[in-house]
Parts: sequence; structure tokens; C-alpha cells
Amino acid sequence: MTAVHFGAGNIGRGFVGFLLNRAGYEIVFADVNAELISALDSAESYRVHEVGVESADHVVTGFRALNSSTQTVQVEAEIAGARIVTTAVGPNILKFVAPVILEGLRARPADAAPLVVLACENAINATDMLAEHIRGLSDATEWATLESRVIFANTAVDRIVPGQDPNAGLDVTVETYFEWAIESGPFDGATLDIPGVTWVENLAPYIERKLFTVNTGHATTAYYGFAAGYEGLAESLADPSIRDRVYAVLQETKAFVVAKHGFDPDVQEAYLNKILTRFANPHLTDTVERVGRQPMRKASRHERFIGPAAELAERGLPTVALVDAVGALLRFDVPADPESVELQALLNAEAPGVIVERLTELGPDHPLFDSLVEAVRNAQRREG
Ligand SMILES: NC(=O)c1ccc[n+]([C@@H]2O[C@H](COP(=O)([O-])OP(=O)(O)OC[C@H]3O[C@@H](n4cnc5c(N)ncnc54)[C@H](O)[C@@H]3O)[C@@H](O)[C@H]2O)c1
Ligand SMILES: O=P(O)(O)OC[C@@H](O)[C@@H](O)[C@H](O)[C@H](O)CO
Repeated sequence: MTAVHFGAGNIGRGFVGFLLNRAGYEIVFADVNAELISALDSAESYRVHEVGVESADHVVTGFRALNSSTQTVQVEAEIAGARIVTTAVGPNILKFVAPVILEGLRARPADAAPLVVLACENAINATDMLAEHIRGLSDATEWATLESRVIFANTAVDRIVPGQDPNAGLDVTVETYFEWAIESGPFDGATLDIPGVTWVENLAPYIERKLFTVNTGHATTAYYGFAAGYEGLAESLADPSIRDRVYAVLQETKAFVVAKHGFDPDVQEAYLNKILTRFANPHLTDTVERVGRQPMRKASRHERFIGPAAELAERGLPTVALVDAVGALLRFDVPADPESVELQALLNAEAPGVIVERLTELGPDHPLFDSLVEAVRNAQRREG
């Protein structure tokens, strides 16, 4: 059985590819990074180093690699014969892998088991986004045939895989912890056997709790850490004033998941404290630049700050710490990050209300709007 995985980067090699390989799948990594693909194609194995209180080493074998820019036809042929297609390329890249997946579906034998497609990205319903891109390239008549050949399932993936030491080759250092939840509904009772996966009927509580606790807390640490001049994520969190602000943000998102999804407050408190311990893992060399990357995506409507803050404001619940964290996001000025450059240009060019609408899609009638406008104004004045 084959699994084609788009994106042979940190989470691709260190989590999704690793778990599928351990479940017995031969992995075909597809990536546009020619150097990485060439290294993977000529390697027999790579190692996954799990680091934490308990460390472990795993050797991954049984994979091949294709360049999805230059070997498109081969990737399509692999998809036509595969059982699973996964992605870990970033939500903004899904539209670029959609055409290849569609061609693979077109070439798939009609009597083959349906292709399982899982977009393992940090975004709410990323697989639905990918499915929309694929469907948009087909027409209604063709899609009526193709849709019986595919199962699209949303998923939530959680494992911190930092940027890697450039001398590590293909090996990946990851935290010991992981969680992979996949919605079971689309499988109609016939889920796959992937040890380590949690199958859930309703993914919304899992993905929202994960994104709005792990990723909101992570990004808050990164933006305050960057503003304070730290490079490392763990060293940022070790600063008591930053830790207090991260904790305050996580109290607001705790109120959100408790109110919306009915999580027990004590259980959520334990979950968020465990996550703070994960961020502080001294064996991970994570950076504020990686965790803060793409600030405009992170400030968008359904993402880790505005997603919970908008719903909290609609419920009349506090959002002060989240809005302050957005203020820190606005100061993320990293020349190597194109979205950071675009954000800083936007802050220099536009009025606060225009910026809030452009970034968050919220208008003046939304209860969060005025406080976000104030945060933008302070960032423009370099205040607050
Ligand atoms: N690293 C983590 O801790 C982590 C954890 C959970 C989820 N994620 C999510 O996984 C995704 C990938 O993150 P990452 O940290 O592995 O990033 P990464 O930059 O290490 O890997 C992304 C890979 O995608 C490749 N890529 C880019 N465009 C492509 C294309 N058109 N076709 C095929 N491959 C392409 C890149 O060359 C790169 O190798 C993101 O959505 C991220 O939010 C990351
Ligand atoms: O990948 P991003 O840019 O959406 O977010 C950066 C990190 O917060 C993220 O990669 C975490 O390490 C990961 O989501 C942990 O499960």
C-alpha cells in the first residue's frame, strides 16, 4: 500500500510520513525542493529523534521521493495507485497541489478502493479547502464520477517539529508528544488502521481546542518573544512577563472552548498547562521566527487569534489579552518573511480601520472591531 505525501519538510518527515510508514505504508514524498527530493531519493533511511522527558530514536525506511514540479506525471501515476494522499505544505499551498491530485483521481481505476485525502495543515477544515480547490478544477458531470473515488476527511495534527539543524541531513528532531485526530464520518464505518490516530465523529472540538490553545499560545509566545529580542521559543517563555501574558491569552481561549464545546474547565486547565510544558521543552531548538511565520495568515478571520476573539466578543466575554497579542503580532518585523514585510508595508500605508478589515474580514459592526483598530493604531505609533 502506498501513501503519497506532499511536503517532505518538518512535519512531513517527522510526523505524517513517519506514522504512515510505521503503519505499513510505502511513502512517496512529493516536494518542490529539488535538493531535498534528491537527498531523499538517494537515501535508504532517515531517523526521527523524539526528545523530551523520555527520548527515543526511530529509523524510517521504505520511502521514495518525487519532485512534484518536474515529475508531475509520475506523481499523478502514484496517486492513481495509492491508498492515501496527505499534505503538510501550508494552507496557502493547497491550491498548488490540487491539480496533481485531480489528475491522479482521473487516472484511478474505477474499481479501486477510494483514495483517502487528508490535509494535515494548521487550519480549520483544511481538507475541505483542498477538496474545494480540486472540485473547482473539475466540472459537475466529471465530478459526479470522480467523487465516488475519493474520501476527503478533515484532521488535526499536533506535534512540535522545529526547524532542523542544517547539518542534520534528512534526520528530524521532534517532541515525544503527538496527537492525530481524523474525522470518521466520511469513512462510512471503514476507517483505516493507522496506529496512533484518534478517530472522532466530530472534529470541531479537537481542531479548535488544538489550534486555539497550542497554536494561539505558541504564536503569542513568539510575538512577545520577538518584541523582547529573544530568538528561542523556550527562552521567550522563560521570561516571567511573557509567560504571564501567554497564560492570560490561554485563559481567554479556555473560556472559549469551555463555552463553545463544553470542555470541563479543569481538563482544559490541565491541557493548557501541559502545552506550556511542551513549549518549554529544553531539547527543542524552536525559534520565534518559525513559530511567528506568516503573521497575516495568523491574523486572518478563522485563525488562532481572531477566530476565538471574534466569538468571545460575540458572547460578551473578555478578549483583552488576545487583542494585546494581536498588537504584538503587528510588530513582527522579519525581513526574511514575505508576509511580515507585507504587513509592515500595510501598517505604513493604510488607516487602522482599513487594516483591520483587510486582515480580519471584520467590519465596524463587529464587537471586536474597535479594540483591534486601537491595537493597529498603537502599533502604527509604536506604542502599547
Ligand atoms: N512543524 C510543526 O510543528 C507542525 C505541526 C503541526 C502542523 N504543521 C503544519 O504542517 C504544514 C507544514 O509545516 P512544516 O513545519 O512541516 O513546514 P516545512 O516548511 O518544514 O515543510 C513544508 C514543505 O512543503 C514543501 N512545499 C512547498 N510548496 C510545495 C508544493 N507546491 N508541493 C509540494 N511541496 C511543497 C516545502 O518545500 C517544504 O519542504 C503547515 O501547514 C504547518 O502548519 C506543522
Ligand atoms: O505551522 P504554523 O505556522 O501554523 O504554526 C507554527 C507552530 O505553532 C506550529 O507549527 C506548531 O509547532 C504545531 O502546530 C504543533 O502541533
